[in-house]
Amino acid sequence: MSSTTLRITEIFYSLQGESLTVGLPTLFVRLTGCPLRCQYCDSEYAFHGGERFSLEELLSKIESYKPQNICVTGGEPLAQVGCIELLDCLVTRKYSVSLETSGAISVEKVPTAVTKVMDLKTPGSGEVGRNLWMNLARLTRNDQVKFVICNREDYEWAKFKLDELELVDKVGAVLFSPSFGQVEPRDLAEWIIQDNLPVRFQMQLHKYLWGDVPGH
Ligand SMILES: C[S@@+](CC[C@H](N)C(=O)[O-])C[C@H]1O[C@@H](n2cnc3c(N)ncnc32)[C@H](O)[C@@H]1O
Ligand SMILES: Nc1nc2[nH]cc(C(=O)O)c2c(=O)[nH]1
Ligand code: SF4
Ligand SMILES: [Mg+2]
Repeated sequence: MSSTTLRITEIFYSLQGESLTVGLPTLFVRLTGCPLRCQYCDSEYAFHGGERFSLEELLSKIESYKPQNICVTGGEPLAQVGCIELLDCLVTRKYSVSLETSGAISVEKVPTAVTKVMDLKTPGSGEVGRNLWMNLARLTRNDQVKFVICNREDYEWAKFKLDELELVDKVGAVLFSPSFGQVEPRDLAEWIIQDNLPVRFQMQLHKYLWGDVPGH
């Protein structure tokens, strides 16, 4: 028996709306709390509240959905120390697991079988100072880096970082995603085409299916 507990905002089954596994039925486990305040955050409802689960309770709740794919997100999931134990247990149980993280907290203890989707915070997010650059050394081709682009300046910054950090050689995919409602998706698509950037343009699929609402 573990004494670990986790504060959870929501558990829901949906289609993966982001990352390389977009479109796959996925169980989302949203951990409560985040030390960042990105100006565009679509999950502010996860900053506070939530329900406390023991690790055992949480695992049995997860199991009841019989998922193949699990996405651990938040809030900032790594802000809760119990997140690592949860990830270890999910990997042991042979689920296909991804972790959405801001990259502001060390990913050192995240099991390598977990696909880390690390969002490098752009200047437009308001949280660029929180990027923990040493985290990049922990990423492999099983992981992905995302830039949420708020404006043309963010695009130029992301393009510079792509080259400076040699991201294309280091991770399985580099995603450029428009900040929802802040940059015209078509503009971002055309900038990428004009520059022939080796990145994957990505829109948040779930928002086109269901709108910007919790639980999807
Ligand atoms: C809600 S965050 C939770 C995980 C972690 N805190 C993070 O920021 O990566 C999950 C993903 O949604 C993205 N996101 C949040 N609000 C967004 C928005 N308005 N438009 C596009 N992506 C957004 C984040 O940038 C992040 O990549
Ligand atoms: N459908 C759906 N896909 C997602 N992929 C990452 C999400 C997140 O909030 O981290 C998310 C989400 O909130 N909904
Ligand atoms: S790090 Fe993630 S959860 Fe936290 S404010 Fe930024 S987008 Fe929202
Ligand atoms: Mg979301």
